Amino acid sequence: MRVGLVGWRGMVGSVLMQRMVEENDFAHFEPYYFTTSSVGGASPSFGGKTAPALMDAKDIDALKSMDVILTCQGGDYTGEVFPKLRAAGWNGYWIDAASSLRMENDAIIVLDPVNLNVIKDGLAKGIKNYIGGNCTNSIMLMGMGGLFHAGLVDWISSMTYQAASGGGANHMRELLKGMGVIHSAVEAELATPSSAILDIDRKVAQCIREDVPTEFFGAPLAGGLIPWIDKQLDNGQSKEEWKGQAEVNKILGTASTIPVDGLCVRIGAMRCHSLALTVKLKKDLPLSEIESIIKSGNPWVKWVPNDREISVKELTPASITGKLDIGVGRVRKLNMGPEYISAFVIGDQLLWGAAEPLRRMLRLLIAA
Ligand SMILES: NC(=O)C1=CN([C@@H]2O[C@H](COP(=O)(O)OP(=O)(O)OC[C@H]3O[C@@H](n4cnc5c(N)ncnc54)[C@H](OP(=O)(O)O)[C@@H]3O)[C@@H](O)[C@H]2O)C=CC1
Ligand SMILES: N[C@@H](CC(=O)OP(=O)(O)O)C(=O)O
Repeated sequence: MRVGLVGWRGMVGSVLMQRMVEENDFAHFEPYYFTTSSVGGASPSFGGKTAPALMDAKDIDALKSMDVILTCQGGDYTGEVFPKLRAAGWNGYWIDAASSLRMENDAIIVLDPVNLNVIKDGLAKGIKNYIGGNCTNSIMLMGMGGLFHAGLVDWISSMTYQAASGGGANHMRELLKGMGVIHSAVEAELATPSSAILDIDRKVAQCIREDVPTEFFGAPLAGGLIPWIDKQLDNGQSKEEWKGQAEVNKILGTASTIPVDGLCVRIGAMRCHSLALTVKLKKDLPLSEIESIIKSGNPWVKWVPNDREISVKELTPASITGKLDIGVGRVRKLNMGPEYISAFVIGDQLLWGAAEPLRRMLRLLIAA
C-alpha cells in the first residue's frame, strides 16, 4: 500500500510519526513524504524505512498515485487540494486531521474505540474520507463512551478547560513567553520573602494587562483564561461549542440527537484538554454500576476514584500529558437529582485528540 504523508513535520504530524514508529506501523506500508515547502529535499526515514525525495504536496498527479493520503497539513491545504484530487478521478482513501470535511455526508469521523461499527459500515459502503474528530469531543467520548454505548445518556453539558496546544505551536510558545514575562516582573520581590503579596499582585495584574504577549491568542492567557474558542456563531455559541453536539452525534451515528452543549474555555495548560461534565442519565443507577460501565468503555479509560488525594495527583495535566490514558474521575451524584452525575475527563489533545485516531484508521485500512 502506497501511503502519502502530508504535514508530517508539523506539531500534530510529529506526534503522529512518533506514535507510528512506536507501533511499528511503517513495517506495513510504503511511505511517500510530501511537502509544501521543500520539494526534492531528503525524506525522513521513520521506522527505519527509506523513501524517495520529498514530493510536492500540491502536485495532483503525484498525489493520485497514492492508495492512501494521510494529512495533518491543515484545513487550507485540504480545501485547496482535496477537491482537485477527487475531480481528477482519484479514488483512494483520504485520512485528515483538519475539520474541513468532518460534517460532509461522504465522510466518517474516526474514533475507532468508540465508533468502530460506524467506520466498518462506512468502509463497506465504499466511503473513502476518514476525518479525525475535534480534540475535545474525541477526549470526552473516549472517557464517556461506555455510558453512551449503554444508551444511558439523556443529555450532557460539557464545560471545557482547553490547552494552548489546541491553537498550535505558536500558541504554546506564547503561553510560555507570557509566564516568563510575569515572572520577570516580580522576580526581585519573589526572592525577598518579606515583600508584600499585594504589591506583587498589583504588579502582576498590570503586567498581565500590558505586557503579556497576545499576538496569537488575542488576549493574555498566562495567569488567566480566555472564555471563547474559535469563531462566533449567530446563535451565541462559539464554533468549538457547536462542534460538541454536531460531532458527538455524528461519531456515534445516533438515530435521534443527544443534546450536548456547554462553554469552551482556553486555559494555561500545555497539551491536555479537560472537561467538567454534567450528565443526565436516563435512569437512576448506583455509582458502582456507573463506574463499571464507564470503565468498560475502552482499555484507555483510567478510572480515578472520587477521592481528594488521588484526584489531585492523577486527574491532572501533569499526570496525563504524553500518555494515551484518558482520566475519568470526580464522578458523583449531583444535588439536582439521582439521575444527574458529574464527571471530569482529561486527555492529551495531541494523542487521542489528534494523532492517534488517524494512525489507527490507517491500520484499519491496511488490515481490511
Ligand atoms: N493543533 C491541534 O491541537 C490540532 C490540530 N488539528 C489539525 O491539524 C492540522 C495541523 O495542525 P498543526 O500540526 O498544529 O500545524 P503546524 O503548523 O504545526 O504544521 C503544519 C505545517 O506547517 C509547515 N511548517 C512551517 N513551518 C514549520 C516549522 N517550523 N515546523 C514544522 N512545520 C512547519 C509544515 O508543512 P511543510 O512541511 O509542508 O512546510 C507543517 O506540516 C490543522 O488542520 C489542525 O486543525 C487537529 C486536531 C488538533
Ligand atoms: N479547536 C481546538 C483544536 C482543533 O484543532 O480543533 P479542530 O480540529 O476541531 O479544528 C482547540 O483549539 O483546542
